[in-house]
Amino acid sequence: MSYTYEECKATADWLMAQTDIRPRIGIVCGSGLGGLANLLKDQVVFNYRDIPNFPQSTVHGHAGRLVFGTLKGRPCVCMQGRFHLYEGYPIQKITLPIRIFKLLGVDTVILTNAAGGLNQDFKVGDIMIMKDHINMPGFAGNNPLSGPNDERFGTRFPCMSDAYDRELQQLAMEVGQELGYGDFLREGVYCVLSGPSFETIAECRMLHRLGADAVGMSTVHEVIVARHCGMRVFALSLITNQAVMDYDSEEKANHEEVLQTGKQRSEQLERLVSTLVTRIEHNNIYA
Ligand SMILES: O=P(O)(O)O[C@@H]1C[C@H](O)[C@@H](CO)O1
Ligand code: HPA
Repeated sequence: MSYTYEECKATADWLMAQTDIRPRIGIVCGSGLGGLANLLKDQVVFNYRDIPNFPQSTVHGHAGRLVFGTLKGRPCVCMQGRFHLYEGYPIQKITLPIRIFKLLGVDTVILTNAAGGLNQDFKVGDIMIMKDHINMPGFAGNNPLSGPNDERFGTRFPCMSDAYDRELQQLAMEVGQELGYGDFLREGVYCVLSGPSFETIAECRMLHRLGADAVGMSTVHEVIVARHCGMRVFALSLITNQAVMDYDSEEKANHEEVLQTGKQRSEQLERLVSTLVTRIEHNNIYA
């Protein structure tokens, strides 16, 4: 089921009628990383269940609140909880909030996620700046832009070779170094799978050989829709667990470890994002 421009606009208009905050930056929080929303000042909060057309969060670690506010003086909107394919939603419903961001006036989207590390140099707790992605569900025909294209959002065939804004990646790297995060700040390629089962050993080995540094179950669909409608994108993966690549390993991926690592690194991740937001303003990067 796809959502029309008019349906997205009705939701955006409904939100704008309830708050005077006009966000330029939209933030999507990954599993266990919703604390970012608590940094916003002068909050106006909506439970997803109260927003017309909005899906509901069903996953532990995704609170289900849309938070408007200011981050270091910049008007922002933050999804404290995102939607995933494995929750059973059509892919267009998962990405609906991104189009609502656009209609609210957002021009830069910052996304975070929890991911398993495939790159053998990565450690649990590393923060990876996403420089590219591999869209596995897309290979099988599950792309959020499938179906009729509405030119009011964007072109039928959007380019994805520049999906992740290079200036913002560079800026985040500089900010991370200044904050003393150099030891755990990385960059790499994120591969999305549909989940909810974690990967087998053979799958992890294959993904690594294909060029993925981290594997997860989100973000890419949102990035595609954000780029389609012309917003700048910056994304971070927190490496919450090492993907199991070895048949002798006793390790087993599990959601509790994912949330636990999120808690341990949340402070640094939040500081990195909030400082980046300030620098976006200082560098006047907006188009
Ligand atoms: O929303 P994200 O991508 O951070 O969530 C990841 C993927 C699964 O939803 C969950 C697995 O623990 O965390
Ligand atoms: O190992 C993982 N695989 C897929 N998704 C994930 N999200 C957190 N960790 C993982």
